[in-house]
Amino acid sequence: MADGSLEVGAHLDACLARAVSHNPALKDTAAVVSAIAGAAITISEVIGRGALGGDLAAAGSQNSDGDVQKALDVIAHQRVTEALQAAPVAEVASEEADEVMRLNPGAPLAVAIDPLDGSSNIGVNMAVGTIFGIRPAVQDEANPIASFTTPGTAQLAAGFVTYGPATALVLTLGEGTQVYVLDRAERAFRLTHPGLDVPTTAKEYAINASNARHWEGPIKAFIEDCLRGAEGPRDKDYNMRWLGSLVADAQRVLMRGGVFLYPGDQRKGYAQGRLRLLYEAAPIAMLMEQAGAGATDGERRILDIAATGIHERVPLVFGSTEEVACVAKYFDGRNHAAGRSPLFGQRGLMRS
Ligand SMILES: O=P(O)(O)OC[C@H]1O[C@](O)(COP(=O)(O)O)[C@@H](O)[C@@H]1O
Ligand SMILES: [Mg+2]
Ligand SMILES: [Mg+2]
Repeated sequence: MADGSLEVGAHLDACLARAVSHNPALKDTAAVVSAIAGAAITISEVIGRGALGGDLAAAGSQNSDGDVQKALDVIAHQRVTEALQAAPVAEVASEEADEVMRLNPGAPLAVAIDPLDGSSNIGVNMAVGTIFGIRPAVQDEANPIASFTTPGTAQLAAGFVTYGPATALVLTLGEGTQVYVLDRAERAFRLTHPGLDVPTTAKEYAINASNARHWEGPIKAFIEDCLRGAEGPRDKDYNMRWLGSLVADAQRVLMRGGVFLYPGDQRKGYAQGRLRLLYEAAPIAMLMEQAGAGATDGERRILDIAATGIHERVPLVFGSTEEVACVAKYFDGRNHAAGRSPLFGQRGLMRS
């Protein structure tokens, strides 16, 4: 995929075939990507009809994380699991299923998937998405989640689809990050960006600022210093963007840099933030790293973290490497000065 010979406009299936011809070990992975892309096209068509197709935001039952499932969450879960059933996939960990789903016993791959990301945007015509990470299946009779307890570095491929003004597939097979856009006339994804290269620094951050009073010191101090702009220690004026849809925020960061944060905070149940390690943070971390960006939980590299449960949450910071490294310095300041670092002094907008 990163051999430089891929042409803008090439079809996803041709690009996958090329990747497999260079590395035959990718054959099954490519088949799974193709299956997810097929499901995404049908999900895109459902979303594209909006309210003409019924109330996609209609509330149903609760998922394993306590979130109320909306009609589109359920439709997307059904479409992706049907597609994965016909692919070389042994097991699926879906946000919308309590337990690991067993599909094709003995098949080589396992998929962690968020069928519909950005659920609060359903019904208001804003971008939502599908996020996935593909790993080798691990057979272990004694441990039903064994395939999903390896660290994120075990992922063979990762991607997400944004159902936005255009439907786009952002994909890595471990050699760079590419973007494909859905050609609706052809019902096929076509390559638009053969190799993303995220700027190392930027002037944009994304965080749900309504939680500011619940944040811990390092995050408060980092955002406070961004807000101080050119008069503060960051020495530049920042802009803020928050779409409330991880895929859309991640795509913006991949295309033009910046930093996204969903930290842990002091609300009940939010010590590890909101986002899930297996089917949100780990795939996005792989896409970021393959595009020259970074992803941490504030301190640790996301891809080094192994899950202990399939719906486990993790604080997530990703984007331009200098910005992600800067966040880590604020955590480091807390660790070394127990909160008495100059970084935590009585200054800044939030503390005045
Ligand atoms: O409502 P909050 O706390 O700002 O959370 C927003 C985040 O929640 C999510 O919607 C979580 O994903 P789901 O919609 O798949 O549950 C992210 O897309 C988004 O970044
Ligand atoms: Mg999600
Ligand atoms: Mg979801």
